[in-house]
Amino acid sequence: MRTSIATVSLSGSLTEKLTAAARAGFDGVEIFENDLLASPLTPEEIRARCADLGLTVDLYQPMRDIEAVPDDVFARNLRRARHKFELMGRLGADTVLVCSSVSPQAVDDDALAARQLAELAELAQDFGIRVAYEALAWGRHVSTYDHAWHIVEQAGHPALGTCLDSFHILSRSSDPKGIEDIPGEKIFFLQLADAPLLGMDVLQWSRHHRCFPGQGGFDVTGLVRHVLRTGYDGPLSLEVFNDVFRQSEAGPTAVDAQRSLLVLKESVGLAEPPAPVVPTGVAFAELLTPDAEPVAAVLSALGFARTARHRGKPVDLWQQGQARVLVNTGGAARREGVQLAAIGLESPDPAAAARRAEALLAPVLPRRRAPEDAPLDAVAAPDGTELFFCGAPSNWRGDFEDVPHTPAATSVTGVDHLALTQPWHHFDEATLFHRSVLGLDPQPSVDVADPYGLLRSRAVTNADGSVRIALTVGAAPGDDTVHDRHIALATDDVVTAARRFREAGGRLLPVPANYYDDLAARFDLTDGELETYRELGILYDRDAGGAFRHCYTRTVGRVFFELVQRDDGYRGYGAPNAPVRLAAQHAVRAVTGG
Ligand SMILES: O=C(O)c1ccc(O)c(O)c1
Ligand SMILES: [Mg+2]
Repeated sequence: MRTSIATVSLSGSLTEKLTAAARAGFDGVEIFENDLLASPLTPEEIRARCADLGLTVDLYQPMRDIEAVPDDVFARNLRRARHKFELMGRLGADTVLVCSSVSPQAVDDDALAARQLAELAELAQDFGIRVAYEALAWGRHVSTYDHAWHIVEQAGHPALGTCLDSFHILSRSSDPKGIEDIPGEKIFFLQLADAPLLGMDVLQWSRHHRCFPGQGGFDVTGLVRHVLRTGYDGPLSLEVFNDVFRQSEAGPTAVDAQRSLLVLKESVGLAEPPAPVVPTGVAFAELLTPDAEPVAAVLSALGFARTARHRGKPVDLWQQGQARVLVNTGGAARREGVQLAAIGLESPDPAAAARRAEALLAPVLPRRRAPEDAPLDAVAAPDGTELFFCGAPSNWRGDFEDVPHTPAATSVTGVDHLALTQPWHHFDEATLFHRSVLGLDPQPSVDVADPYGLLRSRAVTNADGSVRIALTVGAAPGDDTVHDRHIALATDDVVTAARRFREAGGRLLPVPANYYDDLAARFDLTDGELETYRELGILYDRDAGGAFRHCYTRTVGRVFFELVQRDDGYRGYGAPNAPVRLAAQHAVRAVTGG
């Protein structure tokens, strides 16, 4: 099935939008009138540009406030329409979208609406144009898809059909099953958008918060299934009004959009990319740093031992229990200091995992980073983090030569989770990527107050919790508070682990006394427990499944570590404690300037 995208979904000039859409593999575009009005190109030049890029102009839109008006007003509307039909001829567009009227002049009279739309369609037909009538969720008298369809049916004109838009249908909680009552050939166009489930004015919701299918809370897949049962064979077209996408680079947004359609097609049986291969564990986390020393100091205080060195590169393997951290001082280390730049995921079938990632448009990285390396399948996540799919440890461990070491302490058993902060405009994209490409399940999104902003955080996990990735983003482009990433290490005894760390010269993040007063009020902790937590800066949370105890190291560069003692049944990540942790990190930064 052909794919299309509305120019309003992408940022930039019309030329930039068209280029991005074509590069991301779309077959066509919906041209938004504003994009055309603001373009220095003539309609003929836009048509030629689209043709050069291999794009068809699938829709011109929107035409507003046409129907159900007094005759004199309608005469003027027809005059306006004639101009637009002439323009569409020059542009090479053969379908126009007419949104249901929001005009105070419109009357609640379906027969009049039908008669005038038929008249409009008659004029359109002379130009070889079809009219697709769409119910805006906030239309004055027509706000549901079935109402719009009944008017189209009543009009009975061959050049008049309906346009279905998943946002308008699902935001009004209309039952999409009724779509199957519309003959497929009368559905002239299908626009797809998802949105988070928000309780707000529907116009504002639509104009600011739409997102690509799979990124919000609507069952877009279910709706598309109903549409396909009608025999509809027009394009699947994305029409997404979104404040973030309007500000982000068009190229990556278009790829994100195309990925969402690929996943949607897969879910309705229109595409069969290689099946997801869910990772079964974290093989390693890789830190890039210009200088190994500060990282080595923290790792050894945490009880890690430097167990091996890469045979060909300045990369050390630090290990404790099943937790492995690679410390890379090679040329790739960027100026920002220590960074969590790559992760290794244990995979039952690394090649198949990489094939799925590639089919879902993740950039595939060279299998060998150096000629002497064992080949490893790797792709880049949207934020640039390198993801290595590791099979048996022998696949990558052989690149490392053991070095003599005293055995590690045993406080840490493995990795509890990795917290990968995202660039501010990547949140929806990151969730969709980790869900669709890696096959991880997104958990509910939580808002976390930071002293200088508000963060959104959403974990993606595999079924047994052996892979947990927390994706976090600041609320605004300028919010620089959350670029630090962290590695959360699992321990069976956070008190002992924290003590050992401190005794070995490690510095824990100090937590204010007020926090512990509140903890005493909220939880019935045993004697001495609270004092121990207070002394070490251990934070505490509890849910129906059990308790969560955790503390943090000071930050080195852009990375810090968390020690986590998680009861088996506890599902979360200590989100209620995050504001205190963030404030404490700001306080340290204010003193150290780091
Ligand atoms: O927000 C709007 O006005 C608008 C315009 C055209 C559409 O197709 C739509 O779904 C919404
Ligand atoms: Mg629409």
